[in-house]
Amino acid sequence: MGKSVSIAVIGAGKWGQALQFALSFTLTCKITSRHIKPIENFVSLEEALKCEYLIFALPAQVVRGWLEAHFTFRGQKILVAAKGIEQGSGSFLNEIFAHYVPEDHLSFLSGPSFASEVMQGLPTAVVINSSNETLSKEFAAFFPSFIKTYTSKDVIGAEVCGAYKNVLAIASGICDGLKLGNNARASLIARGLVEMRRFGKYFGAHDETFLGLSGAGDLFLTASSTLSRNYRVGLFLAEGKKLETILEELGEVAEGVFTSEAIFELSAKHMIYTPIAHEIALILKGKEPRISVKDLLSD
Ligand SMILES: NC(=O)C1=CN([C@@H]2O[C@H](COP(=O)(O)OP(=O)(O)OC[C@H]3O[C@@H](n4cnc5c(N)ncnc54)[C@H](OP(=O)(O)O)[C@@H]3O)[C@@H](O)[C@H]2O)C=CC1
Ligand SMILES: O=C(CO)COP(=O)(O)O
Repeated sequence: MGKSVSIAVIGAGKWGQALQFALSFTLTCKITSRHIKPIENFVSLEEALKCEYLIFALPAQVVRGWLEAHFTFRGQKILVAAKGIEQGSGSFLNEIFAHYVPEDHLSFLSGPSFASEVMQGLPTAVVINSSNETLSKEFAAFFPSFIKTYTSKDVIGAEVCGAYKNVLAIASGICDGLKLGNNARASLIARGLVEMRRFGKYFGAHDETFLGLSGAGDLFLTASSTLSRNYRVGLFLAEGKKLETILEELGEVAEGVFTSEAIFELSAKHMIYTPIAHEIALILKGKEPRISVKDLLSD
Protein backbone atom coordinates (compact mmCIF):
# COMPACT_ATOMS: atom_id res chain seq x y z
CA MET A 1 0.00 0.00 0.00
CA GLY A 2 0.91 3.62 -0.50
CA LYS A 3 3.72 3.74 -3.12
CA SER A 4 4.16 7.38 -4.09
CA VAL A 5 2.37 7.09 -7.40
CA SER A 6 -0.49 9.44 -8.23
CA ILE A 7 -3.13 7.53 -10.14
CA ALA A 8 -6.86 7.93 -10.71
CA VAL A 9 -9.63 6.05 -12.48
CA ILE A 10 -12.06 8.19 -14.45
CA GLY A 11 -15.56 6.69 -14.53
CA ALA A 12 -16.93 4.86 -11.50
CA GLY A 13 -19.14 2.39 -13.33
CA LYS A 14 -18.71 -1.39 -12.97
CA TRP A 15 -15.30 -1.55 -14.61
CA GLY A 16 -13.88 1.65 -13.14
CA GLN A 17 -14.76 0.49 -9.63
CA ALA A 18 -13.30 -2.97 -10.22
CA LEU A 19 -10.04 -1.50 -11.53
CA GLN A 20 -9.78 0.89 -8.58
CA PHE A 21 -10.45 -2.02 -6.21
CA ALA A 22 -7.70 -4.10 -7.87
CA LEU A 23 -5.09 -1.37 -7.99
CA SER A 24 -5.77 -0.44 -4.37
CA PHE A 25 -3.95 -3.67 -3.38
CA THR A 26 -0.67 -2.10 -4.50
CA LEU A 27 -1.15 1.68 -4.23
CA THR A 28 -3.54 4.46 -3.33
CA CYS A 29 -5.81 4.70 -6.34
CA LYS A 30 -8.25 7.60 -6.60
CA ILE A 31 -11.48 7.48 -8.55
CA THR A 32 -13.82 10.11 -9.93
CA SER A 33 -17.10 10.06 -11.85
CA ARG A 34 -19.91 12.18 -13.22
CA HIS A 35 -21.98 11.40 -10.11
CA ILE A 36 -20.46 11.49 -6.61
CA LYS A 37 -20.31 7.97 -5.12
CA PRO A 38 -19.58 6.70 -1.60
CA ILE A 39 -16.32 4.98 -2.56
CA GLU A 40 -13.05 5.23 -0.63
CA ASN A 41 -10.65 7.68 -2.34
CA PHE A 42 -13.44 9.17 -4.46
CA VAL A 43 -12.18 12.63 -5.48
CA SER A 44 -13.31 15.57 -7.57
CA LEU A 45 -12.57 15.52 -11.29
CA GLU A 46 -10.19 18.43 -10.76
CA GLU A 47 -8.15 16.44 -8.24
CA ALA A 48 -8.16 13.29 -10.38
CA LEU A 49 -6.88 15.19 -13.39
CA LYS A 50 -3.78 16.25 -11.44
CA CYS A 51 -2.62 12.62 -11.25
CA GLU A 52 0.32 11.42 -13.32
CA TYR A 53 -1.46 8.17 -14.29
CA LEU A 54 -5.07 8.12 -15.49
CA ILE A 55 -7.26 5.12 -16.30
CA PHE A 56 -10.27 5.82 -18.49
CA ALA A 57 -13.25 3.55 -17.77
CA LEU A 58 -15.94 5.49 -19.62
CA PRO A 59 -18.19 4.06 -22.34
CA ALA A 60 -16.52 4.40 -25.75
CA GLN A 61 -19.36 6.52 -27.13
CA VAL A 62 -18.82 9.33 -24.61
CA VAL A 63 -15.01 9.44 -24.69
CA ARG A 64 -14.60 12.09 -27.39
CA GLY A 65 -17.11 14.48 -25.79
CA TRP A 66 -15.57 13.92 -22.37
CA LEU A 67 -12.02 14.65 -23.57
CA GLU A 68 -13.19 17.75 -25.42
CA ALA A 69 -15.00 19.06 -22.35
CA HIS A 70 -12.51 18.19 -19.58
CA PHE A 71 -9.06 17.20 -20.73
CA THR A 72 -5.83 19.12 -21.21
CA PHE A 73 -2.62 17.19 -21.73
CA ARG A 74 -0.02 17.94 -19.08
CA GLY A 75 2.17 14.88 -19.45
CA GLN A 76 -0.30 12.37 -17.94
CA LYS A 77 0.15 8.68 -18.75
CA ILE A 78 -3.07 7.06 -19.89
CA LEU A 79 -4.55 3.57 -19.79
CA VAL A 80 -7.80 3.27 -21.76
CA ALA A 81 -10.04 0.53 -20.36
CA ALA A 82 -13.10 1.01 -22.62
CA LYS A 83 -13.94 -1.46 -25.41
CA GLY A 84 -15.77 -0.06 -28.39
CA ILE A 85 -15.71 1.75 -31.72
CA GLU A 86 -17.34 5.18 -32.00
CA GLN A 87 -20.64 5.06 -33.84
CA GLY A 88 -21.02 7.61 -36.63
CA SER A 89 -17.32 8.35 -37.17
CA GLY A 90 -16.18 4.70 -37.03
CA SER A 91 -13.17 5.94 -35.03
CA PHE A 92 -11.14 3.60 -32.86
CA LEU A 93 -10.39 4.89 -29.38
CA ASN A 94 -6.67 5.22 -30.15
CA GLU A 95 -7.59 7.59 -32.99
CA ILE A 96 -9.80 9.67 -30.70
CA PHE A 97 -7.21 9.83 -27.91
CA ALA A 98 -4.48 10.72 -30.44
CA HIS A 99 -6.12 14.16 -30.80
CA TYR A 100 -5.45 14.85 -27.12
CA VAL A 101 -2.50 12.70 -26.00
CA PRO A 102 0.85 11.82 -27.65
CA GLU A 103 1.06 8.16 -28.70
CA ASP A 104 3.89 7.32 -26.29
CA HIS A 105 1.68 8.34 -23.33
CA LEU A 106 -1.19 6.06 -24.38
CA SER A 107 -1.95 2.44 -23.52
CA PHE A 108 -5.02 0.21 -23.88
CA LEU A 109 -6.32 -2.56 -21.63
CA SER A 110 -7.72 -5.79 -23.09
CA GLY A 111 -8.43 -9.41 -22.21
CA PRO A 112 -11.16 -11.50 -20.53
CA SER A 113 -12.05 -9.61 -17.38
CA PHE A 114 -15.56 -9.42 -15.97
CA ALA A 115 -15.66 -6.59 -13.42
CA SER A 116 -17.68 -8.70 -10.97
CA GLU A 117 -14.97 -11.41 -10.85
CA VAL A 118 -12.15 -8.87 -10.47
CA MET A 119 -14.18 -7.41 -7.58
CA GLN A 120 -14.05 -10.85 -5.90
CA GLY A 121 -10.28 -11.07 -6.35
CA LEU A 122 -10.61 -14.05 -8.70
CA PRO A 123 -7.62 -14.94 -10.93
CA THR A 124 -7.67 -12.86 -14.12
CA ALA A 125 -5.24 -12.17 -16.97
CA VAL A 126 -5.16 -8.95 -18.98
CA VAL A 127 -3.02 -7.33 -21.66
CA ILE A 128 -1.67 -3.79 -21.64
CA ASN A 129 -1.15 -2.62 -25.20
CA SER A 130 0.99 0.34 -26.21
CA SER A 131 3.59 1.33 -28.78
CA ASN A 132 5.58 2.39 -25.70
CA GLU A 133 6.56 -0.81 -23.89
CA THR A 134 8.02 1.10 -20.94
CA LEU A 135 4.58 2.62 -20.35
CA SER A 136 2.86 -0.80 -20.57
CA LYS A 137 5.29 -2.15 -17.98
CA GLU A 138 4.70 0.84 -15.69
CA PHE A 139 0.95 0.17 -15.68
CA ALA A 140 1.49 -3.60 -15.42
CA ALA A 141 3.45 -3.08 -12.19
CA PHE A 142 0.38 -1.47 -10.55
CA PHE A 143 -1.78 -4.60 -10.84
CA PRO A 144 -2.17 -6.98 -7.85
CA SER A 145 -0.90 -10.55 -7.81
CA PHE A 146 -4.33 -12.06 -8.62
CA ILE A 147 -4.22 -10.29 -12.00
CA LYS A 148 -1.56 -11.54 -14.39
CA THR A 149 -0.51 -8.86 -16.88
CA TYR A 150 0.92 -9.29 -20.34
CA THR A 151 2.15 -6.50 -22.60
CA SER A 152 1.77 -6.10 -26.35
CA LYS A 153 2.44 -3.44 -28.97
CA ASP A 154 -0.60 -4.39 -31.05
CA VAL A 155 -2.89 -1.54 -30.04
CA ILE A 156 -5.23 -1.81 -33.03
CA GLY A 157 -5.46 -5.60 -32.65
CA ALA A 158 -6.44 -5.29 -29.00
CA GLU A 159 -8.95 -2.57 -29.82
CA VAL A 160 -10.62 -4.51 -32.62
CA CYS A 161 -10.85 -7.65 -30.47
CA GLY A 162 -12.26 -5.80 -27.44
CA ALA A 163 -14.87 -4.05 -29.54
CA TYR A 164 -15.78 -6.86 -31.95
CA LYS A 165 -16.28 -9.55 -29.31
CA ASN A 166 -19.10 -7.47 -27.82
CA VAL A 167 -21.02 -7.72 -31.09
CA LEU A 168 -20.32 -11.46 -31.27
CA ALA A 169 -21.52 -11.81 -27.67
CA ILE A 170 -24.86 -10.31 -28.70
CA ALA A 171 -24.96 -12.85 -31.55
CA SER A 172 -24.18 -15.68 -29.15
CA GLY A 173 -26.89 -14.53 -26.73
CA ILE A 174 -29.38 -14.55 -29.61
CA CYS A 175 -28.23 -18.03 -30.62
CA ASP A 176 -28.78 -19.36 -27.08
CA GLY A 177 -32.02 -17.38 -26.64
CA LEU A 178 -33.39 -19.04 -29.77
CA LYS A 179 -32.22 -22.42 -28.39
CA LEU A 180 -30.26 -23.22 -31.54
CA GLY A 181 -27.99 -25.62 -29.67
CA ASN A 182 -24.32 -26.07 -28.80
CA ASN A 183 -23.25 -26.87 -32.38
CA ALA A 184 -24.65 -23.59 -33.60
CA ARG A 185 -23.05 -21.54 -30.83
CA ALA A 186 -19.61 -23.12 -31.32
CA SER A 187 -19.82 -22.46 -35.06
CA LEU A 188 -20.92 -18.90 -34.47
CA ILE A 189 -18.02 -18.20 -32.09
CA ALA A 190 -15.47 -19.87 -34.39
CA ARG A 191 -16.73 -18.06 -37.51
CA GLY A 192 -16.95 -14.88 -35.43
CA LEU A 193 -13.26 -15.20 -34.59
CA VAL A 194 -12.44 -15.60 -38.29
CA GLU A 195 -14.59 -12.56 -39.12
CA MET A 196 -13.07 -10.41 -36.38
CA ARG A 197 -9.58 -11.36 -37.59
CA ARG A 198 -10.46 -10.46 -41.20
CA PHE A 199 -11.76 -7.08 -40.04
CA GLY A 200 -8.78 -6.44 -37.76
CA LYS A 201 -6.18 -7.46 -40.36
CA TYR A 202 -7.59 -4.79 -42.67
CA PHE A 203 -6.68 -2.17 -40.06
CA GLY A 204 -3.21 -3.63 -39.39
CA ALA A 205 -3.85 -5.94 -36.42
CA HIS A 206 -1.35 -8.74 -35.77
CA ASP A 207 -2.47 -12.35 -36.27
CA GLU A 208 -1.30 -13.59 -32.88
CA THR A 209 -3.54 -11.11 -31.03
CA PHE A 210 -6.66 -12.97 -32.21
CA LEU A 211 -5.48 -16.25 -30.69
CA GLY A 212 -4.49 -14.75 -27.34
CA LEU A 213 -6.26 -13.22 -24.34
CA SER A 214 -7.45 -10.09 -26.18
CA GLY A 215 -9.04 -12.09 -29.01
CA ALA A 216 -10.11 -15.67 -28.36
CA GLY A 217 -9.84 -15.15 -24.59
CA ASP A 218 -12.27 -12.26 -24.36
CA LEU A 219 -14.51 -13.65 -27.10
CA PHE A 220 -14.91 -17.05 -25.42
CA LEU A 221 -15.64 -15.35 -22.09
CA THR A 222 -18.16 -12.83 -23.29
CA ALA A 223 -19.94 -15.05 -25.80
CA SER A 224 -20.62 -17.79 -23.29
CA SER A 225 -21.74 -16.19 -20.05
CA THR A 226 -24.80 -14.41 -18.72
CA LEU A 227 -22.35 -12.23 -16.77
CA SER A 228 -21.85 -10.42 -20.09
CA ARG A 229 -24.19 -7.51 -20.65
CA ASN A 230 -23.82 -7.91 -24.42
CA TYR A 231 -24.71 -11.61 -24.25
CA ARG A 232 -27.77 -10.75 -22.16
CA VAL A 233 -28.85 -8.15 -24.73
CA GLY A 234 -28.80 -11.00 -27.27
CA LEU A 235 -30.82 -13.31 -25.02
CA PHE A 236 -33.52 -10.66 -24.57
CA LEU A 237 -33.60 -9.80 -28.28
CA ALA A 238 -34.25 -13.48 -29.01
CA GLU A 239 -37.18 -13.34 -26.58
CA GLY A 240 -38.63 -10.56 -28.70
CA LYS A 241 -38.02 -7.72 -26.23
CA LYS A 242 -37.57 -4.23 -27.66
CA LEU A 243 -34.00 -2.92 -27.68
CA GLU A 244 -35.06 0.26 -25.89
CA THR A 245 -36.60 -1.73 -23.03
CA ILE A 246 -33.59 -4.06 -22.83
CA LEU A 247 -31.13 -1.16 -22.52
CA GLU A 248 -33.31 0.61 -20.00
CA GLU A 249 -33.55 -2.50 -17.82
CA LEU A 250 -29.82 -3.25 -18.20
CA GLY A 251 -28.89 0.14 -16.74
CA GLU A 252 -25.27 -0.37 -17.79
CA VAL A 253 -23.46 0.00 -21.07
CA ALA A 254 -23.62 -2.75 -23.74
CA GLU A 255 -20.98 -1.49 -26.16
CA GLY A 256 -21.82 -4.05 -28.86
CA VAL A 257 -25.07 -2.23 -29.63
CA PHE A 258 -23.15 0.83 -30.86
CA THR A 259 -20.09 -1.00 -32.16
CA SER A 260 -22.19 -3.23 -34.45
CA GLU A 261 -23.34 -0.13 -36.31
CA ALA A 262 -19.75 1.19 -36.49
CA ILE A 263 -18.54 -2.15 -37.90
CA PHE A 264 -21.45 -2.20 -40.35
CA GLU A 265 -20.39 1.22 -41.67
CA LEU A 266 -16.64 0.54 -41.69
CA SER A 267 -17.17 -2.80 -43.46
CA ALA A 268 -19.31 -1.17 -46.14
CA LYS A 269 -16.79 1.65 -46.61
CA HIS A 270 -13.75 -0.66 -46.88
CA MET A 271 -15.56 -3.63 -48.46
CA ILE A 272 -14.76 -6.07 -45.63
CA TYR A 273 -16.88 -9.22 -45.44
CA THR A 274 -18.43 -9.26 -41.92
CA PRO A 275 -21.67 -11.27 -42.17
CA ILE A 276 -22.30 -11.84 -38.46
CA ALA A 277 -21.78 -8.21 -37.42
CA HIS A 278 -23.90 -7.23 -40.41
CA GLU A 279 -26.85 -9.36 -39.24
CA ILE A 280 -26.52 -8.08 -35.67
CA ALA A 281 -26.70 -4.48 -36.90
CA LEU A 282 -29.86 -5.40 -38.84
CA ILE A 283 -31.44 -7.23 -35.87
CA LEU A 284 -30.79 -4.17 -33.70
CA LYS A 285 -32.72 -2.17 -36.28
CA GLY A 286 -35.65 -4.58 -36.08
CA LYS A 287 -34.88 -7.58 -38.33
CA GLU A 288 -36.37 -10.84 -37.05
CA PRO A 289 -33.47 -12.90 -35.49
CA ARG A 290 -34.74 -16.19 -37.01
CA ILE A 291 -34.57 -14.67 -40.50
CA SER A 292 -30.99 -13.58 -39.78
CA VAL A 293 -30.13 -17.16 -38.83
CA LYS A 294 -31.57 -18.42 -42.14
CA ASP A 295 -29.66 -15.75 -44.05
CA LEU A 296 -26.39 -16.60 -42.28
CA LEU A 297 -26.85 -20.32 -42.98
CA SER A 298 -27.51 -19.75 -46.67
CA ASP A 299 -24.81 -17.08 -47.15
N1 LIG B 1 -17.87 -4.24 -16.81
C1 LIG B 1 -16.91 -5.02 -17.30
O1 LIG B 1 -16.81 -6.20 -16.93
C2 LIG B 1 -15.93 -4.48 -18.27
C3 LIG B 1 -16.16 -3.31 -18.99
N2 LIG B 1 -15.26 -2.86 -19.91
C4 LIG B 1 -15.51 -1.64 -20.68
O2 LIG B 1 -15.38 -0.50 -19.82
C5 LIG B 1 -16.24 0.55 -20.28
C6 LIG B 1 -17.11 1.01 -19.13
O3 LIG B 1 -17.91 -0.08 -18.76
P1 LIG B 1 -18.61 -0.22 -17.34
O4 LIG B 1 -17.88 0.52 -16.29
O5 LIG B 1 -18.83 -1.66 -17.11
O6 LIG B 1 -20.01 0.51 -17.66
P2 LIG B 1 -21.10 1.06 -16.64
O7 LIG B 1 -22.33 1.25 -17.45
O8 LIG B 1 -21.13 0.23 -15.42
O9 LIG B 1 -20.51 2.48 -16.20
C7 LIG B 1 -20.18 3.48 -17.11
C8 LIG B 1 -19.87 4.73 -16.31
O10 LIG B 1 -19.55 5.77 -17.24
C9 LIG B 1 -20.01 7.00 -16.73
N3 LIG B 1 -20.63 7.76 -17.83
C10 LIG B 1 -21.60 7.37 -18.66
N4 LIG B 1 -21.90 8.35 -19.52
C11 LIG B 1 -21.10 9.38 -19.20
C12 LIG B 1 -20.93 10.68 -19.72
N5 LIG B 1 -21.67 11.14 -20.74
N6 LIG B 1 -19.99 11.47 -19.16
C13 LIG B 1 -19.27 11.04 -18.12
N7 LIG B 1 -19.39 9.82 -17.57
C14 LIG B 1 -20.29 9.01 -18.12
C15 LIG B 1 -21.07 6.73 -15.69
O11 LIG B 1 -20.66 7.37 -14.52
P3 LIG B 1 -21.72 7.82 -13.38
O12 LIG B 1 -22.12 6.51 -12.75
O13 LIG B 1 -20.93 8.70 -12.49
O14 LIG B 1 -22.87 8.49 -14.07
C16 LIG B 1 -21.08 5.22 -15.53
O15 LIG B 1 -20.93 4.80 -14.21
C17 LIG B 1 -17.02 -0.02 -21.47
O16 LIG B 1 -16.37 0.35 -22.65
C18 LIG B 1 -16.91 -1.53 -21.25
O17 LIG B 1 -17.01 -2.25 -22.46
C19 LIG B 1 -14.10 -3.53 -20.16
C20 LIG B 1 -13.80 -4.67 -19.47
C21 LIG B 1 -14.69 -5.24 -18.48
O1 LIG C 1 -15.50 -6.90 -21.65
C1 LIG C 1 -15.98 -7.59 -20.77
C2 LIG C 1 -15.25 -8.73 -20.18
O2 LIG C 1 -13.95 -8.84 -20.67
C3 LIG C 1 -17.36 -7.29 -20.26
O3 LIG C 1 -18.30 -7.68 -21.19
P1 LIG C 1 -19.78 -7.08 -21.17
O4 LIG C 1 -19.64 -5.59 -21.40
O5 LIG C 1 -20.50 -7.77 -22.26
O6 LIG C 1 -20.36 -7.36 -19.82
